[in-house]
Amino acid sequence: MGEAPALFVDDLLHGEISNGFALKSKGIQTTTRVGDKTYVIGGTDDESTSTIGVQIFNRSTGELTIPMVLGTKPKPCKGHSAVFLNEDRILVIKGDSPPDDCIWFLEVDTKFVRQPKENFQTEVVAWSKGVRGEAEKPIVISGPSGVGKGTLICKLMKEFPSMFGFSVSHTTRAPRDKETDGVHYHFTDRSVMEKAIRDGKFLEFARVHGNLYGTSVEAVEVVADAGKRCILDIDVQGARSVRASSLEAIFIFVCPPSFEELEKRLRERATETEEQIQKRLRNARTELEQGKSSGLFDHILVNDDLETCYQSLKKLLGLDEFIGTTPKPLPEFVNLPVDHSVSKVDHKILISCGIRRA
Ligand SMILES: Nc1ncnc2c1ncn2[C@@H]1O[C@H](COP(=O)(O)OP(=O)(O)OP(=O)(O)O)[C@@H](O)[C@H]1O
Ligand SMILES: Nc1nc2c(ncn2[C@@H]2O[C@H](COP(=O)(O)O)[C@@H](O)[C@H]2O)c(=O)[nH]1
Repeated sequence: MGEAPALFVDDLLHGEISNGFALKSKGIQTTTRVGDKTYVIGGTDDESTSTIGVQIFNRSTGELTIPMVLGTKPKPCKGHSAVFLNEDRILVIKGDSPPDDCIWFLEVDTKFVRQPKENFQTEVVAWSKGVRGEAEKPIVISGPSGVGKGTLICKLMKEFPSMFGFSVSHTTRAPRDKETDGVHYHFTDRSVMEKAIRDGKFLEFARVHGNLYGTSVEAVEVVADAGKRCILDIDVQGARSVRASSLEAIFIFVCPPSFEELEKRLRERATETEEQIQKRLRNARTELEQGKSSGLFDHILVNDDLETCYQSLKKLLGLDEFIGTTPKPLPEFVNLPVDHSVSKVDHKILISCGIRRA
């Protein structure tokens, strides 16, 4: 792929972008053509001047609309470039930005945005931040029942909805109020699940607190197929099985600040009978011993104050910019890659940057 043509928003009605590829901004806006729509990225929209705006120009109707924008939005920068990728998202590289804030994706036609588009009958896009380092590895989160794994995962998925996907496990336990089949779990009969296990459909499974739980191969594939990073909420036995499997993952163990606090959280959640709570607490002692000492886990987080723990989780996933009161180190700024080409090898997107021109 050669150098992409530069085009500015003023050219929208007049110019044609023949290949739908990258456009370069001199600091304000880029336009990227996707079918009969042109995504105008940069400047501001009606919503905010503190984030990069997105507008959509419909070439057939001549209308310029402001879409519903999901996900954490990037802050404005001195300039950026935009490249249409994978037929469903636009890669945005911010100029003069710290390395952990320079790569973003604007999803324009992924599964994640197609559903709300249909529901709300409006244009929808979603921002997600590119992650450095171990970006593509699934994340296994374990810890005793009631420690807050689900709460932390919910926060992560809410802040980065288009970056992470939850591996929906199968279980033989009964659904709780407000739990939905296919969303929180695939609630399954024991005989059906046992047959699927025998048929090799599960990456891992375990008997936990008297019920059968398991991660199907399909549950992980669904997330990967959506181009997202998979999060698994599984017990320590399951984590051990995944470690032994071919799935390369990051393993995180979440501990409570004290056993008393764990018991308090389980009771206050009020989703289990007293007998179940006692069983979960007994199992928690074993899990805590194993989790802390087995060497199975890459990271151990203590979930005392929820927000502090969440910031630590984001930090170890490379998603933070600024934690608490720690002074921000002086960033090394990334120059805007004015010339770049994009190719896909082994499911990785390679961005080759040319020499920056004055
Ligand atoms: N840091 C925290 N401080 C106080 N309460 C918390 C904290 N984190 C989570 N909780 C609360 O503790 C309860 C248990 O949390 P959660 O359901 O997320 O635990 P879990 O580890 O996913 O449990 P399980 O393994 O049984 O699914 C919830 O009511 C949640 O709101
Ligand atoms: N080994 C697996 N453990 C799992 C899986 N899905 C959930 N879990 C763990 O079960 C307990 C209890 O969950 P709850 O929803 O009944 O409170 C919890 O520790 C989960 O981490 C799985 O697929 N495999």
